[in-house]
Amino acid sequence: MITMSNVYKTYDNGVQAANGITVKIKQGEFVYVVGPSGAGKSTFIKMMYREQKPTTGSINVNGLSLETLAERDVPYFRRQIGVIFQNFRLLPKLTVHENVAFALEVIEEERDVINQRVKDVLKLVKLEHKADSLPNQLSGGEQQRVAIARAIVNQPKVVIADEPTGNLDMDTAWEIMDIFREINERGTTVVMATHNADIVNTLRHRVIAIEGGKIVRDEMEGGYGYES
Ligand SMILES: Nc1ncnc2c1ncn2[C@@H]1O[C@H](COP(=O)(O)OP(=O)(O)OP(=O)(O)O)[C@@H](O)[C@H]1O
Repeated sequence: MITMSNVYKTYDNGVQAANGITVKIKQGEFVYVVGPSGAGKSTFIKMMYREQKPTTGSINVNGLSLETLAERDVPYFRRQIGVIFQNFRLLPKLTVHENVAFALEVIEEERDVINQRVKDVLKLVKLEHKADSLPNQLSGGEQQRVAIARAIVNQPKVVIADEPTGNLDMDTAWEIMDIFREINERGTTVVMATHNADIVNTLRHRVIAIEGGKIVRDEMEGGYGYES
């Protein structure tokens, strides 16, 4: 469960990127975050995984209050959330297997457990055969599948994705959406910022529209609602 209550965010340069946001996202929901460029979608999402802190207001994720969360507990909190970006952000010198295993090595899981979990998750994203490849030997869609595998290998309750199909062609974007659908069907909450009208209009889920740092629309099975 994610709740935001009266959240405001003013960046150091004076830009007000969140302007009184109150919202509740239940465990297991799939939520698209839409809105024009600069509307505050990334800021909204970044505050959920504590990449940005609100100026005022409170945020609670998985029962943890982010206001009172000590800096030393941030890494522990982050491990409960899978984050996926538009530009994949894989470690270029590590293989696919190593990129995914890395998330488990930092929590000092046993080697056998790590190997099994990495294998399982690479199977889910249909990349078992590329386990020994380096990121630059993969297509964009494959790289994003590795990034998703890395994000979910810790079995987080929440997956947050900022424009995950932004660098991909439509066919590849749909393959990626298929994986998100599967993750969500397993009970994981998915929060996804996107400009992709086709996806939002076809694979219907809750839509939260943000403009000027405010939620201007929040509809179950809503559409994209912007020209694209
Ligand atoms: N670190 C930052 N410092 C200062 N201003 C910022 C910062 N990050 C974002 N902003 C500003 O906050 C506003 C909201 O930005 P945000 O990235 O949240 O929008 P967005 O809806 O995700 O946009 P896009 O669709 O283009 O990614 C914009 O005016 C942006 O310039």
